[in-house]
Amino acid sequence: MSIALQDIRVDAPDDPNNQLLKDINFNLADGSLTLLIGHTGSGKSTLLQVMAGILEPTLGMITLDEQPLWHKRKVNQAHLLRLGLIFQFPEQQLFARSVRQEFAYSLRPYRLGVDERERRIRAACADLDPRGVIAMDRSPFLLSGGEQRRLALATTFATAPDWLLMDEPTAGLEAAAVRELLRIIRVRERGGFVIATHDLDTFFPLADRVLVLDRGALVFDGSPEELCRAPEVLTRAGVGLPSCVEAALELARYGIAIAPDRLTPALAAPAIAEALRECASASPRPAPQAAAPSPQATREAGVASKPPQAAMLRLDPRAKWLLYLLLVIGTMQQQQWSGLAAAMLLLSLAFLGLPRSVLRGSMKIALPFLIFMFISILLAGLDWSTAEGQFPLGFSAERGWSTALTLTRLFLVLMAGYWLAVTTPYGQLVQGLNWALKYFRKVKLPVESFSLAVSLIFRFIPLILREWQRFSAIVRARGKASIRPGAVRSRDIPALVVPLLLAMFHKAEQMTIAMELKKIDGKQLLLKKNTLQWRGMDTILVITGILCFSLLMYMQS
Ligand SMILES: Nc1ncnc2c1ncn2[C@@H]1O[C@H](COP(=O)(O)OP(=O)(O)OP(=O)(O)O)[C@@H](O)[C@H]1O
Repeated sequence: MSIALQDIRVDAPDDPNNQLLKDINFNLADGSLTLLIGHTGSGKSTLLQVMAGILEPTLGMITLDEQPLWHKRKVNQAHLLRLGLIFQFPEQQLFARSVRQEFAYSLRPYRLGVDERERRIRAACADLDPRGVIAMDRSPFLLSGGEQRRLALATTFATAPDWLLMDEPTAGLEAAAVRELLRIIRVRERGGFVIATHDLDTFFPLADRVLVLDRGALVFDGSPEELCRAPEVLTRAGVGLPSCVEAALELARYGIAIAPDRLTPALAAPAIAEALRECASASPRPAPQAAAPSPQATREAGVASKPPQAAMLRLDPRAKWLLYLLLVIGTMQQQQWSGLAAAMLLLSLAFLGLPRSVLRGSMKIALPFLIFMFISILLAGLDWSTAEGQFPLGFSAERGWSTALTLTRLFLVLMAGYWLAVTTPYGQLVQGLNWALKYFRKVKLPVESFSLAVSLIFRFIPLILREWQRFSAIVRARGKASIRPGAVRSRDIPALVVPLLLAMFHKAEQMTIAMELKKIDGKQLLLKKNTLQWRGMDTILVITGILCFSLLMYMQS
């Protein structure tokens, strides 16, 4: 099955002026192995997700065997079943109680008969677990890290995709495991590979073709040998040189000329021996010459300019903390719907102009809370009448309204907290908090522990949203659902929530260890250095906040 990308463009969800991929065009022939290389953040993972049907391109078309992958904002499911995407650290996607259930989840969309399913599982295990240590009824969480990665790879291999798209498959692997992975790739009889990697030495000898990305644009498309003969492409794109090119450059400084496209030691050794023989019969060895420019230096010179930030992000966090506190206190004072409506209006104004992704994120928090509110109001208002001759079930509007009023207040406070967290980078949030609490410390209140707890909570909110996006992309790739981008089916929830919780526990553990190492225990502030800058806009924001607060206080009196 051939795959073709025509004029693909992908814009960042929160900023149409930030193009993550621009004008990408290429065709991949059936059964080929293509490498995707580029500096960190050049768009390799984004391109893989576009090819896998996880991310819809803003412009352009992807076709598989000349049939479009997307149709009316949904992916063609028949195509989806023929694509397999393996994310970085695939072992993090495991969620089921047994190895068999992991296979069952990955194979479910294929609706295979029992025999065919068993045959595929056996074939994948024979490739990835030749010594048979991964028993079907074992918990995936009791396997070692290496075994977990093999299992995760095996669950995708079992789906027998025509195209296997792999994101950094050697990341975090020891040398023996890398050799094992190469063996597995070599023995795979059918289907093509697209591998995003920084590990040029490992994959160059295997690759038919290399695509180089630089800040979202395709800057090279050719064979590994051609790329080694044009190393300036790699240097310009901020990619490290493969060892064969570095060795050729170093040898050239000593007057020993070998072609830079000898991709393996077995190819390089005879070329070096031949060059040495030629040198021996020629003039004395010249002094080493100046080294080629460092790829790192070139890369630093070419760093992309930062995308413009929303105005809200540039405001001083002290002003935002003050606005937040005024809005929360004002909201909590409201006893009437009119006051709450005014608070809601003011809060909505604060959300104006924020990126669409932030607004979508707020819906993810707001919707479950609104459902919780609805159920709570229903339960609070339920009236069990025991009077004879009357229908026994009624609804007390008074109790329902009173609960609705209390919960609406809480809802507004929650959304105000979300607004503060998404408009303020973590470091600034802590600095702003430290500044606010400085005055309370003078009256000997235990403010440090409070500062630590609040700043950690705010640190976790964006982290949870980011991890949610990552794991929802993984379940979309495994679940093969033809649904609109961003949606998750209820049947995929366990496959999303279990790895998400594990990842969050892991992050919390890492954070605790880091804090212990830095001896942060609530007795000292998280950030001592103050880099805050108060501007005219911040004064205007605070004055606006005081006016809004006065309005809210006036309405509740
Ligand atoms: N949802 C998003 N919203 C905004 N920017 C994004 C989003 N996803 C990715 N990006 C940005 O797009 C760019 C490309 O990211 P991508 O993960 O594709 O890079 P990469 O080449 O795979 O990097 P690495 O080698 O570090 O894995 C990065 O600058 C990243 O910050």
